[in-house]
Amino acid sequence: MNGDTMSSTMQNDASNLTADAVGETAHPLALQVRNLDFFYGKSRALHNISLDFPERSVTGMIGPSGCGKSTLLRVLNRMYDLYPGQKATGEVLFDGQNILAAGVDLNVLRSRIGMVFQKPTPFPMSIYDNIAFGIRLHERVSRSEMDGRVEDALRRVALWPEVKDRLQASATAMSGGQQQRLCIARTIATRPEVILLDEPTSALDPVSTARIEELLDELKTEFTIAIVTHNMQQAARCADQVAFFYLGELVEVDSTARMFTTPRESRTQDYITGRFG
Ligand SMILES: Nc1ncnc2c1ncn2[C@@H]1O[C@H](COP(=O)(O)OP(=O)(O)OP(=O)(O)O)[C@@H](O)[C@H]1O
Repeated sequence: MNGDTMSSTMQNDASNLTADAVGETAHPLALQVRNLDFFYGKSRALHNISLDFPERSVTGMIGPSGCGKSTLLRVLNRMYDLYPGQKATGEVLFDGQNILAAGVDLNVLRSRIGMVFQKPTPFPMSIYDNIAFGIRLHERVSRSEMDGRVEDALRRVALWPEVKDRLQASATAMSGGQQQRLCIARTIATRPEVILLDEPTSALDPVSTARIEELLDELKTEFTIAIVTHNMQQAARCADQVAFFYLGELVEVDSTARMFTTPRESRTQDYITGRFG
């Protein structure tokens, strides 16, 4: 079997398993990645990736630096489209539609599939306006409805008690952990279906990290979540299924319990036991 055939066989095995990877009952699929290749210019960063993201569950994406985790995340809401020379081929099915196809409304797509980055990125404006800004981009809402939406988003990330008396204060004066929760609030305020998180706690202290992890547990009752993390314990704590990437390939995907106890591939075993990466 040549390398390509072998890797595509492994990926087919992997994608067959995802239907039951998040529990005994199969979840419907929010996103289906099919035969995805990704190129930075001529350099191929992702190789024939097929991966399902079950609805209302957390998919953890792990693997050593440079294996393509962030690249895949940036494909899922077409963030790469902002950069010339970057190209994805294959399919990403969302609600039956291939979001890689021409003619997809990227503003609508990014409101349905929101993204939170590694470093908190609050806008240089008030706490209130950080939340209201995204809502105003997509909807016309009255002042009182906006007040309710802002409060609701801040409550859901457990920030409301901390900021309710200073909504007009600058968001940039908040702590790093508060800023990251604000960024999550900003993302959920536009009512997306999927939330993509790229190492959302790597710049945070352990207490703020624990709060974000607790928050993910609540958010997954309503949203589909994909999280890139370098932290194996975090993947074990937060994810329902885990996908392991290596050199641009999806090596395997399975339920978190099986992935961390009985991975099928020796490369996965070596990575999760800290032998490389
Ligand atoms: N803008 C870019 N231009 C060219 N190559 C890039 C670019 N961004 C990433 N790459 C390459 O694509 C590959 C995958 O990178 P990516 O950032 O997706 O990996 P990663 O697994 O998220 O890494 P890390 O864990 O370090 O964030 C790497 O070889 C990287 O060097």
